[in-house]
Formats: sequence, C-alpha cells, structure tokens
Amino acid sequence: MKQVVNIDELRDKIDSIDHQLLKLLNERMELVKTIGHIKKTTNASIYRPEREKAIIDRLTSDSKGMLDKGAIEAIFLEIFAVSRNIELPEKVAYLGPEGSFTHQAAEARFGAMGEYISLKTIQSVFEAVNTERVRFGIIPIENNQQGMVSDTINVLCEYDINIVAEVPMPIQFSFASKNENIKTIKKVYSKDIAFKQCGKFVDEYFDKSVELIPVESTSKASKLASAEENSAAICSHIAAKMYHLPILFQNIEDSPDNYTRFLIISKNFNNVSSGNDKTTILVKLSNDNEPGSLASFLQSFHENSINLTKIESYPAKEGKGFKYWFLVEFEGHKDDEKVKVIMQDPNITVKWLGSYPKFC
Ligand SMILES: O=C(O)C(=O)C[C@]1(C(=O)O)C=C[C@@H](O)C=C1
Repeated sequence: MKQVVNIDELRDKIDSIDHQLLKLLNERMELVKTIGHIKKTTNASIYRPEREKAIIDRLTSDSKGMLDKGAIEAIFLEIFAVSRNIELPEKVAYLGPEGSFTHQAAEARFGAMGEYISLKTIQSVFEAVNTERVRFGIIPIENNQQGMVSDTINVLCEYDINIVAEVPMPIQFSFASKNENIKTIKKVYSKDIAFKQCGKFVDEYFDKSVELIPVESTSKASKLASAEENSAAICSHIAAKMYHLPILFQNIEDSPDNYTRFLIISKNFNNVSSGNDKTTILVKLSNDNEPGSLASFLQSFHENSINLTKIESYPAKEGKGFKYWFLVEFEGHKDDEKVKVIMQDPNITVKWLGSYPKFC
C-alpha cells in the first residue's frame, strides 16, 4: 500500500537533521579554533586555499547524494569563511562600490560574515594590502569576453604583493526598474562595459529615443534608477536588491559564458602546493634585442611539459624606448622542480606573484 507522506513528518525529520548538523558544525568549529590558536603561536597563515580546495575535491568525489560540486562548494566555502572568522577575523578590501561584481566575488570566497571595505580604485585596493591595512584584497583581472583589466595589470608590477587565489565568477546582468512597462523607460543607466556585454538585449528592446547613460559602476546605475521615474538600470542582482529595484529581466548578457576572473591578493603570502596549481610571474627578457629571445623562453615551457595558460605584454615604462614586461601564467607550483627550471632561466628577470590552487 502506498504510504501517504505528510509534510509535518518530513519537517520533523528535517529539524532533527538540522540539529545534528549544528552539533557537528559546533564540534568542527572547536577544532578550527584550536588550529587558530596553533597558527597564532607559529604566525602561520589562517587562509589556506589549497586545504579548502582539497576538502571540496574530496567531498565531491565522495558525495553519494544529489549535491554536485557547485552545491558542495557553495556550502563549504561559507563554512570555511565562518571558520576563518573564528580563527581570526581578517579585513578584505574590494573594488567597490557595494554591490559590485567584485563585492559579489569577495562574498563568494570570504562569506557573509567577512569584514569588507569598499574602495574606489584598483590601485587603492593594492595600496590597502601593501600597507597591511587589510589582510586581503580582491580585484578583477580579466573577463573571458572582453579581455584583461588593464588597471590591474598596470599596478601588479608596482607593488610587492602576492596572489593568494583566483575566483572565477559568472557575470550575469539584470534589467531593473520601478516601471513595470518597459515602453515607458526613457533612460537606462549602467557601466560602459555592461552596455557592451548586453548589446543584443539593448538593441532588441530600445530604439534611439532611449538614452543609454554610462556611469562609474552598475551599483551607481541602480541607485540612480531607483531615484528617477522612467529610468532603469543594467546591474547585478545584488545591486538591484540593495536599492529595492524590481528586476524585470534576468541574465540579459549576450553570452551565457560570460565569466570574470578575480584575484585575491595579500602581502607576503606563500601557498603550499595543492597538486593542481597555477603560477603567475612577471618576466623581463634581458636579451630582448636578440632575435628568438622570446621564442627560446617559451620553448622551455614545451621542453619541461608545462602548460602555459597566458602571456600578455605591457609597457615597462623605462625611458623613451619601447620595452616590455610579460605577465606569464602557467600550470604548476613554484616549488615544482620543472617550474624552478623556468624561473632560474639566466636570460630573464622574474618577479614571482603567486602560486595558487587552480579554480579556472
Ligand atoms: O586546516 C586549517 O588550516 C584550518 O584553519 C581549517 C580550515 C577549515 O575550516 O577546514 C579553515 C581555514 C583554512 O583556510 C583551511 C581550513
């Protein structure tokens, strides 16, 4: 005979599971607290991205239920964030304003309980980390549709900081307005790059009579649209929520594969190898007047079976000439023997920026 399932009975079971979860989480936090004490006495780093990644990977391969990697990541990254907060609350500066995609990326890694500081420019995030006013900073480095964030590249070589981790995040835009009828909208606020990334939506819904107004951030766009009749914003869902702006359309970006990669930076930070890492270095060729000097540097990646994932050149800003630094990223950790071979190449000057668990 088919058993009738009663919601109250199911809820009783859920309550009992939640009780057990809480008990186990409290037990976990006791252990975490002890680790925190040990770390404080040895001056060791509280944040250990490679350990967090190892836990998520292990749980993902052990998971027998319906939770996939994304769900396990969402739950456990929040648990780790609470753990770190118990061990030692650490300040995180991000490229603001509040509600920006960088803020969203910061919360994804440092959790809802983190102590966040919104700063106006990428340079001021680097400055806050460099002077150790904050322990971590988070900034965007590249978008997979629009390319590199030049402000980040420009300051990466100016400061003595390290890359601690990378955070890939889907960039999804919402169209938000207090006017339910889209035909009454006369102005749309957003950031220039967001207009570009939502070009198809804009072309489809608006003719030339609608003013597209670029502003500094999508949060500001949402703030302006919340205060003005017949206006709308293209912004993140967090920004729309912050200014109580109803979302009329979600995911209006041209490409569903629109991702931005953010970097977490810190001062004097050295990750141990996770077994699946990425390294970022800045390289200057000492013999860059000689034909083949760049080719021979790149050849050593092939010879050492190292997967080179990025090479970008940018001006060294030395005198009147045209000299370049290269931002080079590849798979591996700086302590790997074959990576040491690359970094000890006598024909290059290297600045190591960081080796960190590969997330994208
Ligand atoms: O294993 C550690 O080093 C811890 O501090 C514990 C813990 C965790 O919650 O599991 C917390 C923070 C670290 O980033 C990694 C792991």
